[in-house]
Amino acid sequence: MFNIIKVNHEEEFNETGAAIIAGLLQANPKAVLGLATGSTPIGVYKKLIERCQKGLLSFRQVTTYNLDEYVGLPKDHEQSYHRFMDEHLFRHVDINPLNTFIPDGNSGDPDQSAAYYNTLLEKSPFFDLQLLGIGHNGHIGFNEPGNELIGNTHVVTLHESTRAANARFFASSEDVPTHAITMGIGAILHAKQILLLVKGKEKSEVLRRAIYGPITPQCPASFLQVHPRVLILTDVEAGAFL
Ligand SMILES: O=P(O)(O)OC[C@H]1O[C@](O)(CO)[C@@H](O)[C@@H]1O
Repeated sequence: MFNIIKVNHEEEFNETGAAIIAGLLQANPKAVLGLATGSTPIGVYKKLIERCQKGLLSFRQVTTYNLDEYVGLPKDHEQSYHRFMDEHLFRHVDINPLNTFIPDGNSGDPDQSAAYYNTLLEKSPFFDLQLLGIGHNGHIGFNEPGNELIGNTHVVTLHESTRAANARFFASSEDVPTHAITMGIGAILHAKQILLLVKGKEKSEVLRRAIYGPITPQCPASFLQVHPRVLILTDVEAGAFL
């Protein structure tokens, strides 16, 4: 079931997203969070950092699991999601690095890394909150549209449209990895609560499909319709139809 908050501008978007996460951490300082990368959550992370640096919030006892990671990028590569999380959140807050988990895309054996990540998730308590963005093609994590979806963490071949969308972050489009490791749809739907962040008019159509379209692996985000507690934070552009 969806609850929707539609905001008018970027500042309000980031402040609202951060307030939701901060509220959860204040109520439960030992919360387990599923975290997302991509451009959408960056401003929300910034607001969380500000709160933490003002002493209003602590990540000391928080545990985090990231959704996904590219295959074949060293952890310190500019575009790896390890580096992203370090730069956009972890290094600025008081989180214990031993409590942050991200699939290892650079082990040389991505299938084994995915299997290992599954064992970690199996041992973890249910996530208190899963943060999500959405790809233009309806992917969540890197669960790409197709004829079927996979429940567990697995290796995916990235769609050309996803590689093209993310090419803006790389020196050239050939540098975008062809594969990634992603948490599966099952693990995502296990979270007690999901916060989906969606910004910009180019995401409006896919958001509409996710909310009102048929539940189909052709639009992985449509599976959020079966979750009892999904909060969508959208701006007026993405949520124009709401
Ligand atoms: O927020 P963006 O940059 O549009 O990215 C969309 C989605 O694609 C991913 O980068 C792939 O996992 C997600 O992290 C993100 O939610």
